[in-house]
Amino acid sequence: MNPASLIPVTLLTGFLGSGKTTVLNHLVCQPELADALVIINEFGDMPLDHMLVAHSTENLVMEMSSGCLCCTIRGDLVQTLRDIAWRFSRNGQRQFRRVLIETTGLADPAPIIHTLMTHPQVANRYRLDGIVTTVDLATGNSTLDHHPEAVRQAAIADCLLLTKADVADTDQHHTLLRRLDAINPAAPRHVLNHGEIAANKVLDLGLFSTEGKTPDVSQWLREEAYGADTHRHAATPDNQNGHNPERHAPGHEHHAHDHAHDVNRHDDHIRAFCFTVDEPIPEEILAAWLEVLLSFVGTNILRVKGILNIEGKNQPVVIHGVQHIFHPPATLPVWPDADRRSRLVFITRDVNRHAIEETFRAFRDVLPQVPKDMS
Ligand SMILES: Nc1nc2c(ncn2[C@@H]2O[C@H](COP(=O)(O)OP(=O)(O)OP(=O)(O)O)[C@@H](O)[C@H]2O)c(=O)[nH]1
Repeated sequence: MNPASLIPVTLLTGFLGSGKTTVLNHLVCQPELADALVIINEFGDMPLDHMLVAHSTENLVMEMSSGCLCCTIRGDLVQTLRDIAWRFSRNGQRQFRRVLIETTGLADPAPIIHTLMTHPQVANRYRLDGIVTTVDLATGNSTLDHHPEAVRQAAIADCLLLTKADVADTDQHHTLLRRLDAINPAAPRHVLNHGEIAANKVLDLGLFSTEGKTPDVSQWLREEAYGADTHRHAATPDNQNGHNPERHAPGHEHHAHDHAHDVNRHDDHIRAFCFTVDEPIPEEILAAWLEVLLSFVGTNILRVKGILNIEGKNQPVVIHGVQHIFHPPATLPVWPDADRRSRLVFITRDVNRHAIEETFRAFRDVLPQVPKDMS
């Protein structure tokens, strides 16, 4: 199936009170989202968020979940996405071209992502375009200290929105940026005031676009951000009032690992790195390695993206996984540049680069010895 023909879904996540609805309010007023279906997923008995969304169009769906958080969210979402084309069609025409889902701040977004990527009735119509995570600059440090789900929300993001710049002090701001350097070095960051963000900054974050543009692999992979001693650039303020710490502390540099590692801090368990393989990889070695890796440590592999040089193929294959679930691999028409190495970027919990390298090496060195009919 051509991924570009699927309806893109943007997931807006972030911890409780981190500013998701405020962001959503700004987004839905912009022309880029005029034909978006907005789904708000709330948990509990008091549906409040939708009342806060100044959404004038009829394309707003309110979901209420109660019971087991992750199971009900998944079930409700499948039903909504499956039925929605009918509910929102007129004269046989679908009324929306993209979907924006605001998740409850309590939830680990992974089950929703898995549903999008794997449920047969969903995955054949929709594709995950991007995960956008709000992080509160004023309270984010303490949230990351106390809530592992907040660390996961930040780690799996394709784009980080740093909210409430007006009430955060410079120290809080810097500390949070340093922590995000380690948790998710590659996701673009935008500093927001009262949720103001241009829609084009949070849309089309995936590799494929509905307009059929050539996939921009380097923008998507951003492997350069995963160096061992990453120096992270500053977040960009998104409006004139945006609070940019670089303006307040010129010359200040923040380093990915300049704090003492503390095993009790949730984010000190998170690793972000790029793994490269120079030679083309035999397909069966790749498949066996990934299968074993994912079955043993899949839940600790929060995010993987990669461009692969598969032995015997002229075209690159891209893979994209969230925890142990992978999108079907996609073949790109051409290599984006002269670099033919396989490159995989990982964001993991308690799995380091060494473990990834060693397991790959073990498979590469051992598997070819196994006669084909035994493997
Ligand atoms: N000072 C300030 N307050 C903000 C900003 N952005 C959001 N808020 C306030 O923060 C509170 C929480 O914002 P919401 O947008 O409701 O956050 P949420 O993540 O949707 O919250 P939940 O749905 O409860 O998880 C609201 O009172 C907002 O007005 C900001 O940039 N500055």
